[in-house]
Amino acid sequence: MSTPQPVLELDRINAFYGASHILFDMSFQVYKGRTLALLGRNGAGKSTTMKAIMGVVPIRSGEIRHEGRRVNGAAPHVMAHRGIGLVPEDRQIFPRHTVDDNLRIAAKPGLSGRADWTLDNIYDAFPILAPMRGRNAGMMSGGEQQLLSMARCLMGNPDLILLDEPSEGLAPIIVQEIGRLIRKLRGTGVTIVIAEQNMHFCLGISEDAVVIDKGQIVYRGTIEDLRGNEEITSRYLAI
Ligand SMILES: Nc1ncnc2c1ncn2[C@@H]1O[C@H](COP(=O)(O)OP(=O)(O)OP(=O)(O)O)[C@@H](O)[C@H]1O
Repeated sequence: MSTPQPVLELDRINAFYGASHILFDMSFQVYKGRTLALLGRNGAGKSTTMKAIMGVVPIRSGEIRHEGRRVNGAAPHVMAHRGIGLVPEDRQIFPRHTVDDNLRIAAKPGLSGRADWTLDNIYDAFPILAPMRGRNAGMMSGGEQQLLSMARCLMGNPDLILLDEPSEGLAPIIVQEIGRLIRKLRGTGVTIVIAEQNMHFCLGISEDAVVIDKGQIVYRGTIEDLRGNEEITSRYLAI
């Protein structure tokens, strides 16, 4: 078997909000075509890690490499042009624009000119959104907005997708739908990082797992091994 290629490497990164030290020497790798679950309780530093990767939060030391190139300090739009798509925790849809417009605004070919995602196949993949095309996004439920935020990310044809707490606070039926979509995406060969508090949501949709606590890594390995590691799950994941 060939050695998997790291698409993304975090190498001893440290990040701060003002004087508050939030991420401590964090290192992990994300491999091409695989899905990694970034797990941890409320406030553990998951969103900060996602924002650091995307260039929204600066890192003070350490290195982030994408496809082998150092990308420290690259602005979010540069990271987007490198084929990375973030679905932020707060979704950031445009509430006064229609679903259609929210999607059209985000349309761009991927890195290699790949344009697999179009409005038509987005609506095929997201059947819940299809009847809402003309609706203002601000008039949708939280779950529908989460789906729209994921769909909008895909319109940029990313190769690496960062999903920040996609299941948080949503009805079970939408959580199931999001799980189904992630499984479908995995089949297309994209690389995915999912920040989640809920390990159970990530079982069956990710291979790799990193657990963080107070901005430090406390576990790195497969999610199956994590599942059987009661010490880590009970101590850091409230399971
Ligand atoms: N803008 C900010 N300014 C100062 N501190 C912040 C800011 N955003 C987050 N923090 C702090 O950084 C730490 C990590 O927060 P982060 O949002 O990354 O955690 P998380 O694991 O994503 O948790 P959650 O599930 O609550 O989003 C927390 O202690 C939080 O209070």
